[in-house]
Amino acid sequence: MTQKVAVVGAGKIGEALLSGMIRGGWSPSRLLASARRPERAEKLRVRYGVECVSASEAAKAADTLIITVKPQDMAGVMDELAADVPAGRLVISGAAGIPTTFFEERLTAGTPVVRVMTNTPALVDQGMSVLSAGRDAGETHLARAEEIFGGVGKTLRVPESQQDAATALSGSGPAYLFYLVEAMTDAGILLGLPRDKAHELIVQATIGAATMLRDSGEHPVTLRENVTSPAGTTINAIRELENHGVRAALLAAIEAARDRSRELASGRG
Ligand SMILES: NC(=O)C1=CN([C@@H]2O[C@H](COP(=O)(O)OP(=O)(O)OC[C@H]3O[C@@H](n4cnc5c(N)ncnc54)[C@H](OP(=O)(O)O)[C@@H]3O)[C@@H](O)[C@H]2O)C=CC1
Ligand SMILES: O=C(O)[C@@H]1CCC=N1
Repeated sequence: MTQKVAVVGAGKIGEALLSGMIRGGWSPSRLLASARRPERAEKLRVRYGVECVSASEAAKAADTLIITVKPQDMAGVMDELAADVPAGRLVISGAAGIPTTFFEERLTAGTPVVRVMTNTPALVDQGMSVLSAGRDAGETHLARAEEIFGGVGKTLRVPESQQDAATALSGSGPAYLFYLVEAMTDAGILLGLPRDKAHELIVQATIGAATMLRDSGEHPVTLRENVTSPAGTTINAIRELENHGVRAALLAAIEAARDRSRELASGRG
């Protein structure tokens, strides 16, 4: 059982993890947070009752150190804390793009590193966290990461070579879905519906469709075909989606996100 967990870079994702662990029954006394701005640290202290310390103090005290700063800030944070991580402690990176070797090169030889790509639905315990072990991380380290990230949603182990693809699909995925909802709401307005009603209709349709995708055991094609009546309304919309290349646009968009994740690995901020 993990003794003390520190989150360095307690922004959106770091806070989602801290709050999720507390919802899941972790005592705030077992958690540490590190933020860059004092006012951010104060907010976390007040909101969750967690102790806020410097990155280097967090590194010294934690059995498990989770680093959730922006990829562009990762080199600076590692310069700040790498020398303070005692041998054998688990380091978990939540950053897009950055490979486990980046950390292994900077930490004491043999330090286990796990790379995790989660997503913002972790805020409502519906996250999708994709985990990969670095060179010196084994079953116990992956299990410890799953204990933490499993508290805020689902977890899946993948080879690290698939992390950039996972980042593009599930890490960024909620943004594409929010974008679709936003565009569909605009369509409702075009058709004369008030914005609040259009929003309510789309949100419930999204929740219903997502629940069916998860629970029905049916393939998405079958679920779509069940909505698409011969000479009905839906097929007219599907023809327009095909005419406008929406499927091809999604393929290109997600490939572009994967490419950006690869660029972040090579330090191109
Ligand atoms: N947002 C998302 O949907 C997802 C993000 N990620 C990954 O999670 C990471 C964080 O992203 P996100 O939460 O969106 O970003 P945020 O900017 O919200 O959080 C990053 C936090 O790191 C803090 N920080 C920066 N430098 C230091 C330091 N030296 N010591 C302590 N804290 C520091 C920042 O402080 P300050 O606020 O004061 O600048 C900020 O609060 C990224 O690597 C991203 O790739 C992964 C999955 C999804
Ligand atoms: O946009 C980003 O870089 C981060 C990583 C995945 C989701 N948000």
